[in-house]
Amino acid sequence: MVYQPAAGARDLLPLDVAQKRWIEDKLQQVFHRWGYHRIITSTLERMDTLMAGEAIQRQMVIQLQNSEDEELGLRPELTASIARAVVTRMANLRHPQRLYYNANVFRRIWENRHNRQQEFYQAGVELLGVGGLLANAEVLLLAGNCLTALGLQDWHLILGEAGITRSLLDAFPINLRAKVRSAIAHLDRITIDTLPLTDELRERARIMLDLRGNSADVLQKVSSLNLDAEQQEAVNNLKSLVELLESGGKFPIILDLSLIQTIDYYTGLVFEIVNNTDSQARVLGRGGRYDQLLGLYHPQGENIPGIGFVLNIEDLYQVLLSTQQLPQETPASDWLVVPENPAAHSAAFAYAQKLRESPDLVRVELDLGSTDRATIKQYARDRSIAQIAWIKADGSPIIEKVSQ
Ligand SMILES: N[C@@H](Cc1c[nH]c[nH+]1)C(=O)O
Repeated sequence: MVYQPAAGARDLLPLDVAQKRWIEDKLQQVFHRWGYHRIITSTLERMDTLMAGEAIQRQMVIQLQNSEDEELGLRPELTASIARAVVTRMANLRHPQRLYYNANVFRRIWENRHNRQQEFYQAGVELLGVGGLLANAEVLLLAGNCLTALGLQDWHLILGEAGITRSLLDAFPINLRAKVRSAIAHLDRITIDTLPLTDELRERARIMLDLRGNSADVLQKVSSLNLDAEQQEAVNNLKSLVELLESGGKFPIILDLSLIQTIDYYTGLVFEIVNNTDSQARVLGRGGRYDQLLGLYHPQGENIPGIGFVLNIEDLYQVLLSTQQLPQETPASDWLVVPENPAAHSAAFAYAQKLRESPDLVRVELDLGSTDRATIKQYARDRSIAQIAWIKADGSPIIEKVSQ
């Protein structure tokens, strides 16, 4: 019998890990530079935490049952867990809280009716306790900074506003709203043409489908929809945000007021970070503002605003593969320490340890009993190890450079 990983699960071998770490280290440096602190929440959550507010579909979650008959699930994302942790465990801390994470998530993917369980890696941030223009701008500029730090240039941001989109949908009869929402989310014009809508509503749905493009055009089109005062204010806020982002230099934005996310806790800004170098656009990350999510976990129901995003490590990896930046090999050891005979074993361990204690990272491995010098040298060449230290029983070394 050959043991395989579970369907949809994947092992990461040392080179995969080195490449993943390269991406994560770059992102972590950016998060630190913006004053964000890492939070680690549990992989396992109670289903009622994950499902609070029904923002997450139950079929997305891989569920487990524990002995107390508590329904548990593997987190499909981290924002809900962080919201829970912050209101229950960090209630006395001052706002804003700037948090980041780098973690695995599990999502049940339904493909061709087979259910494939999948594990993904995400790195993301949540900025909690402040709303408004500056907080929104910080999170978007931080996302942009992450991409620049990874050396990615060919990306853009698709920016929507869940509050406006939702209130524009309110004009549709309740029994058709979900269908209109899903048709707009999937840019499905045929459904819009065939649903039993009045001419006026059908026209409205068509305009909503077209609320995508450069910001000036979209803002102009949305004004033709007879906005109420609240919607108008949201549009004005969006306009100020776009102006602020664009005033600092190139910040590629497409406004899309038909942008609807599958996760439904968003109350304001929503966005996707899309890469355009692949033949087909690839979503590298997504996020948005969720000003009612923390209230669901708060003992007194107090609302605390929040905004954040995640970047999908696998998607970043796919895009970075073509840029030649990722490490192509696991790092070679700097030294091979070889005891010349059994009496030198202890001295060889001691010498290797001294080398390891150098203030710079020095990688040192010990030869574990090869029989002849030629094999040892060949091993060092094969592994790109630069130096061999031959250790005698009295501890004295002979250093040999290995020609590669
Ligand atoms: N947790 C969301 C992304 C997000 C982070 N913060 C806000 N939104 C996701 O996995 O899609």
